[in-house]
Amino acid sequence: MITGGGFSIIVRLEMAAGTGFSQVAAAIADAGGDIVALDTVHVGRHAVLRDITVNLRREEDGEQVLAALRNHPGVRVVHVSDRTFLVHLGGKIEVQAKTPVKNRDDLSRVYTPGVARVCLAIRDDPAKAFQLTIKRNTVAVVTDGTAVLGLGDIGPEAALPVMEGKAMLFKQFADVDAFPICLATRDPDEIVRTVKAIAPAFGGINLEDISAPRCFEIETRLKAELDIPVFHDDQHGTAVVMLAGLLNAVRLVGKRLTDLKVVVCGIGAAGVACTKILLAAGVQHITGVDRPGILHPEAAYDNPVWRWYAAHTNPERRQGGLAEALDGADVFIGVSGPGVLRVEHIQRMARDPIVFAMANPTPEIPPEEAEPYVRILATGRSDYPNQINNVLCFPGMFRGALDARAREINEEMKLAAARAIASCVGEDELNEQYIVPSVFNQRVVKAVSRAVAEAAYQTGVARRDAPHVLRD
Ligand SMILES: NC(=O)C1=CN([C@@H]2O[C@H](COP(=O)(O)OP(=O)(O)OC[C@H]3O[C@@H](n4cnc5c(N)ncnc54)[C@H](O)[C@@H]3O)[C@@H](O)[C@H]2O)C=CC1
Ligand SMILES: CC(=O)C(=O)O
Ligand SMILES: [Mg+2]
Repeated sequence: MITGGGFSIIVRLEMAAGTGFSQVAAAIADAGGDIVALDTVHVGRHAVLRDITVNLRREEDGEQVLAALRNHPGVRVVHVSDRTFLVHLGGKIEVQAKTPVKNRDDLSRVYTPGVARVCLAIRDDPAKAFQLTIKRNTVAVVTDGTAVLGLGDIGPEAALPVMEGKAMLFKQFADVDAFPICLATRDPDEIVRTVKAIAPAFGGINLEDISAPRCFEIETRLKAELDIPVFHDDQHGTAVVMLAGLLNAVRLVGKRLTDLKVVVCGIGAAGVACTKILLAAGVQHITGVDRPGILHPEAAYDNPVWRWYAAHTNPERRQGGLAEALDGADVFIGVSGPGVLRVEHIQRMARDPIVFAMANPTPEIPPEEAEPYVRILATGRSDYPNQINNVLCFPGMFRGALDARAREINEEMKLAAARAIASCVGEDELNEQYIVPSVFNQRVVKAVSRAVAEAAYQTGVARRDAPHVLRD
């Protein structure tokens, strides 16, 4: 069951003359609906046609509301639409021209014959593609549909709404033109070959929702073979935002990163990257848990990344499951799936538990259940406080990398982004319900892109001469 996420329906009702609206509204409220808008579509002598927009907490409340309306005397349900599906009709993005083509003169400039001179200029100096084409501001959002949110392997077509959503966010928050690419292959060789083949049109590659461990190999190979940034968002975007949240959370609870005991649950794309950035930030005590239990150096894993993981974590050589891992832990980082964490687990943690239950769309524990037992709670969702979601990172990360024309996104750029996100929460604003800035905080993209570009210049991966992006 997926709860929240803006369940909202528009119900078209035909109400016989004399049917009281307040009784209808009461029936909707009793069934769990919340009326947020009302339109009168047509008034006739015998009936009134109305569109009623109803917000719902859970998907199944919709059925209750409709049943109540269908049983209501004098009411006929004419039509029902789901607002979330309505917003997806025909897709969520489109391509727009920057200049209109109004006459033959325009035509001969934007297209043949004028365009040919531009083509030849790029042939003579391929770097000109950054000046004369969409390349400098365009990112490919590439998936194979194998690890879509926490929904798993749902295939490339089903992944497209998420990729379109990422493209919308790139544009709205950072004015980056992103294009969704859903590949009908899960073979790492073929994915690498395909992404390399389409790379000329793009200034960066954002890999998305590709399952572990293939995602590690695919990203490593593409980074080595392409001269534009390749960034697996589920790994590094998530890790950057998680670290930003943790930097602020430890300020609140008065603990130091170096003393923390952290448990990471779900050692896939996000879990491995969260662990690596925590190690880079100075956290020394990390224990990883996946389906087989605590990852342990003496166990034999087929997954090479788990072998690496077990060798570099679990300093106390703990064995067992999540409960044993969480004994005395300060922090739980969940990037696994729904329902993995229970209250009894949290009760085993040290004082002031910090719980980041980041699985989407359903977190590792329902926030209402966890809240009484934790000091700080964060989820990946938009409908609870403390949204630790990679959307706080990827727009600004690519804005900064594209502005600096960085050839890659390196560790320094990621750490700089995490610190920049954390810094958007002021000392006077910081509290248990506000450890990361809102996605809509306009300072975030600016702070992140600037920090990322600065780090790109400092580490020598920027290719643009004038560091004008660093000036306000
Ligand atoms: N809030 C955010 O910004 C982000 C959240 N996520 C969420 O994190 C989760 C994992 O995403 P990825 O790392 O991309 O997927 P992935 O498929 O690479 O890794 C998931 C890992 O979790 C493990 N796992 C699943 N159920 C488990 C259970 N019951 N107990 C222990 N381990 C379990 C799997 O075995 C796998 O190793 C998803 O729910 C995703 O939506 C991922 C990226 C960003
Ligand atoms: C947020 C995101 O990228 C995910 O859940 O996969
Ligand atoms: Mg993702």
